[in-house]
This record gives sequence, structure tokens and C-alpha cells, in this order.
Amino acid sequence: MTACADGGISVAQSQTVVVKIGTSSLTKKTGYLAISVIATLVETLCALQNAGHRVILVSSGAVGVGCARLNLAERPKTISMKQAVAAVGQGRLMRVYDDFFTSLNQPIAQVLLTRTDLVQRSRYVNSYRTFRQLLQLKVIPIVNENDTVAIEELRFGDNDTLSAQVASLVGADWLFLLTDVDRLYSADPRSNPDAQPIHIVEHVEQLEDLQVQIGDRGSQWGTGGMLTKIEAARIAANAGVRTVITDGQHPENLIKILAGESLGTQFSPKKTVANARKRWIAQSLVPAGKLYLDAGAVKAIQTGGKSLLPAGITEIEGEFEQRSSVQLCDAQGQEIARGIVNYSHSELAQIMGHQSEEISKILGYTSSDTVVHRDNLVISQSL
Ligand SMILES: Nc1ncnc2c1ncn2[C@@H]1O[C@H](COP(=O)(O)OP(=O)(O)O)[C@@H](O)[C@H]1O
Ligand SMILES: N[C@@H](CCC(=O)OP(=O)(O)O)C(=O)O
Repeated sequence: MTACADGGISVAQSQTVVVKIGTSSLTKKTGYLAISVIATLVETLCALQNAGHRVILVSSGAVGVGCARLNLAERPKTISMKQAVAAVGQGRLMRVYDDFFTSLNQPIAQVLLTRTDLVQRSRYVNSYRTFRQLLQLKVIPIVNENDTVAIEELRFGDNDTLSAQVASLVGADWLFLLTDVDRLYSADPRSNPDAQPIHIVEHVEQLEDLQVQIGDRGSQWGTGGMLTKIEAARIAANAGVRTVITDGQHPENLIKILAGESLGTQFSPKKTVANARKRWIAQSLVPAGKLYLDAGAVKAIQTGGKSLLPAGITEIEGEFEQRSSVQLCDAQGQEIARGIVNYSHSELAQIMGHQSEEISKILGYTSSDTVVHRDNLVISQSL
């Protein structure tokens, strides 16, 4: 990759590209499919695939298309209704994609994920292998959340986050978020006509300094608005993926952006990236509890790169088993790290504040000298 004079990036080699398209771009105000957008999207993805890139499409639209099919005027409010409507829409959506891709002789695959699929390490690795195999077969996987079976506590909830997790899982080079605005603005351009366009974001944290106002409400059919797109860009940047928020009405712009044109808002990836296992701990696992630490333990973890010992724990919150993910917090409740625990909450209640040598006397056995080993611990600032 080389930097262009206008700030864009020019790409010569084969890249792994994840493209997410939102409901607001796939459907018209009437709720019916935006056929010309889908046709251009399909042509663009096939062109990228034929140019030697590996392509994954994350497509929303199951709920929106299901609503149109059932003549519902607004997005369902109850979970069971949403799940039923998504089941109607997902099949139709894939039928349309298959017709378009087949006319360009491009095989596709449907991959429906729930958050649980990425929480368990073996399923996470298995999902990675499936994507790798599909890409080797030159198939374009089309991913969506498995809305019909996902339970509330273990949902991605929005496809921006899902697409970033997929980009991190497969080690993508690019994540494109296609939406109904052409880029990020200093405020929601729908309600602020004076909002200023933002072309490049070197660090996601910089948005706070720039005082960018991010509406959390999406369009009529969209889910997360800009908030979830920024969160997706943060997850992707931490995984070394470059994110671009760009206009869903013009999917053909993807080719221009890959060729170096500066369109949309580009988020630079981090230069040093945590390894895949640490990213899985920080981004895919859902914390089941909190451990509050004394100042000495906070310092040992934050600056000393040490494991967490029982002596440094002052309080435990939540009920969890061994090998669960927990948040490690300072006395003020601020998260400083995340990690996988070697003891359950009831075991920790007995050994907290004690020296590691006392564990076997208190519990009658020792699973480990550490509560969270440093290999299973990720500092929050680093991600
Ligand atoms: N700072 C901002 N810059 C651009 N758009 C914003 C901003 N804050 C909120 N938005 C809103 O986010 C919407 C896109 O989110 P959403 O409707 O969820 O899209 P999608 O269906 O593509 O995921 C835009 O239509 C816009 O009104
Ligand atoms: N999984 C849902 C989409 C959820 C979602 O994030 O929607 P959007 O904000 O339009 O990208 C569906 O297929 O309807």
C-alpha cells in the first residue's frame, strides 16, 4: 500500500475486503429493495473478486425486507416479531443476491452468526476456518446476524459491530461501511445543515477531541446510527483494519477508494496490533463479572505486565464460572483490563485478599497461582 497525494491509499496487492451495507442503502423509503444499488454492489464486488481481492459482504436488510413482504409499516418492536420478520426477509434477501451474483457467475454463501459463535474459542476458530475455506474457493460469503435465534443477551445487535468482528476474525485489510450518508460529519447532517465533513481520522479517540456529535438514532430502518459505525471503526483499527464510511448509493466508489481516491471518511488502522487471541478476549468475549483491584494490583497490571493474583482483589461482582471473561476495575470502577479467570466467583470470594500459597489450604486444591494469567489478560488502553 502507498499513500497518495490527496491522502488516499493506493492498493496494488490482493487485499481482504469486508463490505457492510445497511438497510438504509438496500431499501427505498417504501421498504422495497433498491434494485439498482444492489446491482451496482454486486458488480463492484465481482470486479474486486476478479481483480484478485478476497471479498466478504455483511448485509443487513432481513428485518426491512421481511417488513415489506408482510406489508408492515414500521420496524417491529417486540423481539419475537423481529425474529419472525427476519426469518421471512433473510430468505428473500439471499434469493435476490443469488440471482444477481449468479448472472455474473459468482458463487456466494450464506453465513449467519450469533455472538455465541465468537464467544467460545473453538467456535471462533472454526468460524475463521470456514471463512478461510470459502475465500480459498473464491466464494463471496454473505454474512448477517442470525436474528431468528439470537437471544437478547448474546446479540451483536447491529451489523456494524458484526462486520468489524468479522474483519478482525479474518484479518481483513479493509472494512467498508456503506450507509445513507456519504461520510461522517461533525454532527448529524440531517438535523445540522452546518455540519462539517470529516475526511480522515488517524485515531478514533481523536473524535472526542474534535467534539464530533454522533447521533445514536439511525434512519427509519437502520439500527445503530453513527455510534455503532464509530465503535466498528475502533474494533477494526485495533485489529489493524482500515475502515471507510462511505455512500451506499454508490458502491462503485469502493474501487476508486482502493485505487487511492479519498472518498468518505477513512479511519487509519493502529500500527501495533494485539495478537488474535488477545483481540478475541477483548472484543468477542462478553464479560460475566467484575473484579475490583487495589492500587498495587492496578499498577502491576497496567505498567508491570503482571498476572492478577488473589491478594490484589478487593471486591467481586457477578456470578461466573472458571474460564469466564471478567472486567478488571480500579477502586473507582473504571475498567483497566479484561481477562479470563482461573477461578469461579464463589472460589474467588474465598481466596481474594490472600496470598497464592494459601489457595490450596482455603479451597482444598489449586487450579493456578494466578486469578488471571497475563497471557489471558488485555489492558483496556491497548485496545
Ligand atoms: N455525525 C454524524 N455524521 C453523519 N451521520 C450521522 C452523524 N450522527 C448521526 N448520523 C446519522 O446516521 C445515519 C446512518 O445510520 P443508520 O441509519 O443506522 O444506517 P445504516 O442502515 O446504513 O446502518 C445517517 O442517516 C445520519 O442521519
Ligand atoms: N440483522 C438486521 C440488521 C441490523 C442492522 O445493523 O441494521 P443496519 O443498521 O441497517 O445495518 C437485519 O438484517 O435486518
